[in-house]
Amino acid sequence: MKKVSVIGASGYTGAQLVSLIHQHPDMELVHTFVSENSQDAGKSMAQLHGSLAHLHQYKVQPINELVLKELSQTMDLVFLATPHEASHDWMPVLSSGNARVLDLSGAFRIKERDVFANHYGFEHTAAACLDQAVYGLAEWYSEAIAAAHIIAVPGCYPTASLSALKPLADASLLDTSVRPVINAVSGVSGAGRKASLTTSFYEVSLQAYGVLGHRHTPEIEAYLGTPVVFTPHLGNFKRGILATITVKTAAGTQQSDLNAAFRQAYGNSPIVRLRESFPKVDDVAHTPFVDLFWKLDEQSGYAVIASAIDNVMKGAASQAVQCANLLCGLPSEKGLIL
Ligand SMILES: NC(=O)C1=CN([C@@H]2O[C@H](COP(=O)(O)OP(=O)(O)OC[C@H]3O[C@@H](n4cnc5c(N)ncnc54)[C@H](OP(=O)(O)O)[C@@H]3O)[C@@H](O)[C@H]2O)C=CC1
Ligand SMILES: CC(=O)N[C@@H](CCC(=O)OP(=O)(O)O)C(=O)O
Repeated sequence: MKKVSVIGASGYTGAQLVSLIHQHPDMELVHTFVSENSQDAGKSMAQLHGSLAHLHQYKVQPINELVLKELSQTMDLVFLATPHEASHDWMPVLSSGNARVLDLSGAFRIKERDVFANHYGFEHTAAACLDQAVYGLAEWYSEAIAAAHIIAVPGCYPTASLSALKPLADASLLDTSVRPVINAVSGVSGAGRKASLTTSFYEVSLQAYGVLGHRHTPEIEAYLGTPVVFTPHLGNFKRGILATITVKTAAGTQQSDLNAAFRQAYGNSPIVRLRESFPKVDDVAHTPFVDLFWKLDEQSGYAVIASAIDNVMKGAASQAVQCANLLCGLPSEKGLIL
């Protein structure tokens, strides 16, 4: 049994991790943490989340540098489900021992440090950890993930977008002179558990945000290798992301080429479901799956691809567990699909 701790366990992705690790056959959840001065310190997961009302045994404890050091030496795996800056600050100590660290924040996803000043609002000073970190897009970097000490689990929109676009880029089916256009709608859980006016029930209504400046644009571009136009939207539902992506395909591309590219990329990936019609958000809500469907207009060369995920699962927690499985030499879907 691998010994596991979750930091940031009271949040949406942290609670999802607790639930997944609790039911994982090869993992034992030893500790759960919140911040040092958290109002929730001492509460059980059962008290914090109604859906975990059966999990009285896990009590969230306050984290500090001494505890982090101890975790780095005593745990096999530590998940950081914390804000970007907290992950950034904790990583050097946490990754200094044998424990392998899986960070769900954006703090270690991109190698260029100026992206953090421009898009995240802080200076990145943990250069050695950034160099070491491996991007945890499980279907695409499984070998590097298996050998890594630090995993930067991808963002939710990048997971939906890259899962749809990488098979075409890999097969050289994109006309890269025309930027892929990604329009994606997320449920409100994407914004985290803290109360805010923009995510309150009365205020939320389908709306674009972060237009031409969202921090996921450089993340998508870094791992696709080509620029994109990305527009996120907040939707009035709880869980899930639907990304509808328009691309110009390389001259002469046929529908059968697209079909072959997706089959080639995901033929052996149980987490990715190649659909026969356009997926709905509810098809994937609360599941670890990525659902994909696509259609090409052979006359114009434009194709539309739809990618649906649950933002808290494949967009964060279940993808982190996929990476943890790979680190442990297990099939990436272990404990996630019945
Ligand atoms: N929600 C989503 O769909 C996705 C989120 N992510 C990323 O995952 C991370 C967690 O997101 P999410 O679960 O939504 O966030 P939440 O706001 O729901 O939860 C954040 C958690 O971190 C704790 N926390 C806050 N500050 C610190 C600190 N300094 N040290 C330790 N713990 C701290 C909070 O508890 P307390 O404040 O009480 O200490 C809480 O447990 C973020 O980086 C987010 O960007 C990534 C992909 C998708
Ligand atoms: C609806 C909503 O607000 N979504 C979040 C994305 C959450 C996520 O995946 O991302 P990070 O780990 O990169 O923060 C946002 O747009 O900031």
